[in-house]
Amino acid sequence: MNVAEAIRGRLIVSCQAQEPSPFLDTPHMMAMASAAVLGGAAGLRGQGVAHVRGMAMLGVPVIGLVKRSTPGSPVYITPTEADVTALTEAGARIVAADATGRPRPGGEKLADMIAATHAGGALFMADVDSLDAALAAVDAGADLVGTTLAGYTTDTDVPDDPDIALVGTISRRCPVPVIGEGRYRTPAQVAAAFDEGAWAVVVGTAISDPVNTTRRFAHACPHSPVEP
Ligand SMILES: CC(=O)N[C@H](C=O)[C@@H](O)[C@H](O)[C@H](O)COP(=O)(O)O
Repeated sequence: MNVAEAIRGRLIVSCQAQEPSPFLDTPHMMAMASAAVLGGAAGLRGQGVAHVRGMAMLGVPVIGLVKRSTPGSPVYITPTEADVTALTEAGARIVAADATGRPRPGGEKLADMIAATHAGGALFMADVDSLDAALAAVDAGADLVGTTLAGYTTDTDVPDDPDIALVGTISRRCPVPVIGEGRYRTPAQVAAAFDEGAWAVVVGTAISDPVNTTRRFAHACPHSPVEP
């Protein structure tokens, strides 16, 4: 079965951690990813070459990315072709990268990122914020489009809810699988994305970030301290 078919109609769990999470190291993140697979995830999304290499041993396709800030560019999800190559060498079956149309570091072109992904034997997932970005990414050769960056590229506050309407808009206009991603917190939201035409849905924080999950419950308690 090809990799896109393997995730069709299924859940993908993004397993990422930020400081000060105790899950930052690869063994802990692999344990988190193993739990996701046991729970029914058909794919994983992992950040960083070491985590991707570990997750690639868990028997389901891994969407790999590298998060890195780069001088002079707002792009931080897999900014360069060198990142792409490192991810495919680590076993990523799909490489995810910013495809919002914002300037990439060193003026690298999206089409070259996609070519490097294909040269490494992987599919390219365009992380977009809009229909226009999705259409441009498909023109450039993207194999899948994700709504990953919707709500994160303007000066306005990040919304609470996922952009399920954008999944529908892109699905109706783009001939490639559309992945719902970003701020999915409930099974009902996941089901709604499939109703809008999603090929698969990625859930991260709500499943794989116990610090955030604990914080949500703690905030419901009357004596919780205010966040610093
Ligand atoms: C915007 C951005 O940098 N998104 C990143 C992309 O890999 C991750 O930080 C998210 O956790 C991931 O997209 C899953 O989304 P959520 O954790 O909301 O389910």
